[in-house]
Amino acid sequence: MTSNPNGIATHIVVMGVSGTGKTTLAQKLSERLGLPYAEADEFHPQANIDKMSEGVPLTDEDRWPWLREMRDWMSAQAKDGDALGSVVTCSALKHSYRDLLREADGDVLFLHVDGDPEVLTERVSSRSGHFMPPSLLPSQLKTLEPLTEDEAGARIVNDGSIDDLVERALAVIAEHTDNNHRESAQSA
Ligand SMILES: Nc1ncnc2c1ncn2[C@@H]1O[C@H](COP(=O)(O)OP(=O)(O)OP(=O)(O)O)[C@@H](O)[C@H]1O
Ligand SMILES: O=C(O)[C@H](O)[C@@H](O)[C@H](O)[C@H](O)CO
Repeated sequence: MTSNPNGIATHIVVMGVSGTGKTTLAQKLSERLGLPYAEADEFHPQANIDKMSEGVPLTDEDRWPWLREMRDWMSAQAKDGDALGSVVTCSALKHSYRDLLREADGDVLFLHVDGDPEVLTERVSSRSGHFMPPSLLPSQLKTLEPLTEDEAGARIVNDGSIDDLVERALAVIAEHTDNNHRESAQSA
């Protein structure tokens, strides 16, 4: 379902600010689609985690090496003969960050999970065992550059149940796959 007709891997990048539900959604998509999953937080160097834990927003310089690691992980999945792509959670807040992730081998689709800032603050505040303090949410929202028309992807507002979120995400992925099939058939 997630490979293009020409066998190109599709990477689904679940993006957005902290607390939108990226991890919750990506884990379920990975299960439903049978694709390998990576959480971008696991690719941060300790210095980035320490910085965020202290409530200091990351800079572009902090983020570039981390994004390159993510891109390389995605490319590695595309080279694995059995994997048809991957599911990744990554804030990917800026267009330029997404440009870097798009360098991965394969096709990259972004699902921007969004939500009401008040709800996000509440969810991040009531979550336990996570390094990200709610105080960083305003800077994340300020940095966020929503998807533009030239970017393959869609914005999904996480304002219902998690099951509902998953179904809406699967519909976006199916539409993207269908479009790829159509384009491939036309160019054949
Ligand atoms: N639709 C929903 N209804 C209720 N709670 C939700 C919903 N979606 C997510 N949550 C809860 O909100 C919190 C944040 O979700 P999650 O950790 O998936 O976000 P995230 O975007 O991965 O955050 P971060 O980028 O900071 O890691 C979690 O406690 C999760 O269980
Ligand atoms: O780009 C960033 O500032 C970081 O990736 C953050 O987004 C956090 O890592 C994430 O939100 C916590 O899970």
